[in-house]
Amino acid sequence: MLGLQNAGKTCLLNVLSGGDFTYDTIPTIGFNMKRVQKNNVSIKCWDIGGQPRFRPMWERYCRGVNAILFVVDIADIEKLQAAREELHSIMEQESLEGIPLLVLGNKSDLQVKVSVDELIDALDLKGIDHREVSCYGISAKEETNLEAVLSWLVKRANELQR
Ligand SMILES: Nc1nc2c(ncn2[C@@H]2O[C@H](COP(=O)(O)OP(=O)(O)OP(=O)(O)O)[C@@H](O)[C@H]2O)c(=O)[nH]1
Ligand SMILES: [Mg+2]
Repeated sequence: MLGLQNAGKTCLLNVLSGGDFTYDTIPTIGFNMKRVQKNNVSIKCWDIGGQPRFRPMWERYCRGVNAILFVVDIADIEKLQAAREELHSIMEQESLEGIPLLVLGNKSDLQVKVSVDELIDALDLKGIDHREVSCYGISAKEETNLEAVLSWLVKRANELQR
């Protein structure tokens, strides 16, 4: 799970793993790991700090994973450009070639935000090739569309077992 600082990665992972949403999270220092359970599947998720000083670690944490989730704050329109640059730079790493990517536009509960289509354009998702790319709008706070995220994850987890 990657994305700029304040995108909502830690909140999302807390909610996905059965915890409550909290407003007053502190920025992640390094990373944090939690298990997400769905039916009989248990998925190990790493949530990596998004501050600039942690971004050089992203590639190392992503090597060999089943899937990469890239979380974006869709209400923070000024940071979309930076999100796009970081996303493309990580997707260009040869070690991560072919790993499925799920982009999550988080904070859909807020009033001023970009739509999923606008997010796809702003991040130039069509310019990412050699892998499967999906994009959903979600809210960790209101638990909107999280079932779709879980289903997507379970499908990728099962694919590797085959
Ligand atoms: N309105 C709204 N706020 C959210 C949502 N998800 C997270 N937030 C808020 O966004 C802020 C940052 O959330 P975090 O989960 O700490 O962000 P992060 O991506 O883990 O940040 P780093 O650890 O620094 O990389 C917190 O104040 C959350 O309450 C959401 O779905 N809706
Ligand atoms: Mg965090």
